[in-house]
Amino acid sequence: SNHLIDNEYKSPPLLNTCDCLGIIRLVKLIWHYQRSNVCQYTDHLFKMYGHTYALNLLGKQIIFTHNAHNITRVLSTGFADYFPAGNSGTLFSHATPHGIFATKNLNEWKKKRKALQTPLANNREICDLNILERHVEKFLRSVPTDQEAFDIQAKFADLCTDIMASFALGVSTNQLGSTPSAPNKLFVENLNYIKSVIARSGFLGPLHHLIPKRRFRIACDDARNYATVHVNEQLESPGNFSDGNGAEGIMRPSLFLRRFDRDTHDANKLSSHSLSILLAAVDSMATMLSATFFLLAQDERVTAKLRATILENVGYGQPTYEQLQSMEYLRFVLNEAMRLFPAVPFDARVATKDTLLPYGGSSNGMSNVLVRKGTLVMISIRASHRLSDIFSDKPDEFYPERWEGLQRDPPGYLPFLQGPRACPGRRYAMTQISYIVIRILQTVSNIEGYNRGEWKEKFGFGYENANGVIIGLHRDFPIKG
Ligand code: HEM
Repeated sequence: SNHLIDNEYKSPPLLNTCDCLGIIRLVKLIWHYQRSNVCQYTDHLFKMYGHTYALNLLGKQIIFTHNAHNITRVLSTGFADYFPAGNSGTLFSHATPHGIFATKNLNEWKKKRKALQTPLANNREICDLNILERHVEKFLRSVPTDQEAFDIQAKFADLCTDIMASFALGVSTNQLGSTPSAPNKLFVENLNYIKSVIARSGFLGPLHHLIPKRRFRIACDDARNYATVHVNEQLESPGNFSDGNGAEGIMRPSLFLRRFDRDTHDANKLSSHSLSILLAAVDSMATMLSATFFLLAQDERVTAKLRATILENVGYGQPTYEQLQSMEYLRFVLNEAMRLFPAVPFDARVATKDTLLPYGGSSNGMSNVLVRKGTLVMISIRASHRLSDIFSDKPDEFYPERWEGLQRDPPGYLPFLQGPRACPGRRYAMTQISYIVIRILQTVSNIEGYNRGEWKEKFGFGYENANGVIIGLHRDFPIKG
């Protein structure tokens, strides 16, 4: 903050002085987007122009930054000066009218965030490992384990959908079962369609109005109806649930819904909250798992070491909650996967008033930057995760041991974001994912990687590999059950 007060402000390098409308820059960005090359392109611009630069696009100024002080300013210390960018709030209001993503201002967001506090607060209680075990067993039975190549990314999407629907609605969508019912199948198709439209619209900005939204609205209505039916079941029959042996699998009290106060027992509101959790969690968890196995498949040493620590500390049985919190090397591996492939590679905020960023102005990047009201600030989380001054001289390498010398959340490391709007599901996600990785590695002695080449970026609600994550597993220990 001293730096902010002491310094006069200067402009950051403006990339397109001769192309003031930014048409050429926009065409370039679209070109790179279509080639799955946006991250490489924006990283290249950082290398050329420094940690903070500006662009004019269609008359609007956009500031790109990966400077840790600027990021902290936008997300934490200057939080009240910014609001999430774009049209997504409006689109979310069709899918989840009462949910946390359908907010137009800070006060509305604060109320919704508060409503989520209690249901997500007690991590030990909301992580029911016996329910999780049943999903993982289904997963292990549904994938080949004789080295045959398959796309584990698609399977993780199914697994995470089932887990999160159980958590948020009390019913498994049964994507990993042999025949999901027609309503479950339709619900998941609708969710995927809703996510694809919202993600695409985020990139199109104001041009998203050109996309017809009829099918989107129908998908939102259907998804909400499905969620409301299950919320009502939960409200009407507390404690009276089948034990999960029916054709559709698990039907239990939703660990999420049963923690809401009685006076918020309004099925419309609750179904919005449940759907918001499904939208927030499924793709980010699937990205994190996929990135982990993509990297393990290329690194026999890390896989063997991780498996050895798991067998030494947990053996072949179900890990306990305490064990999940204390597996240090596993945490290093997961940190490293999220560092290289964060589920949210960019985050966009709009300045709601004239404000300042501490660094990026003048040619050496050391002066304050004036951020006019309406300016879009794009934080590149992916670029910030690959800075050599924090992550050593080989930041593009997968090397979990680097975390031995790093603090838990080093500056600029923000896979779950930071500040008041950071992910409230972080501990839940880490616990679930740790459990899943342990259970897989207990049964599997070798992971063969069949992907050729790099991770090909595909932006959606997560950060997928457009080529899938093609691996072969070699099982050497039987699955329970
Ligand atoms: C590996 C898994 C996950 C990652 C990497 C992740 C990451 C993130 C990030 C980066 C954000 C901020 C997005 C933004 O504001 O632009 C976010 C928000 C959010 N996440 Fe997660 N998340 C994960 C799992 C979960 C889970 C399991 C839940 C729920 C149980 C959850 C619930 C939420 C909610 C409700 C928000 C919105 C918070 C707000 O706007 O105040 N997330 N997450």
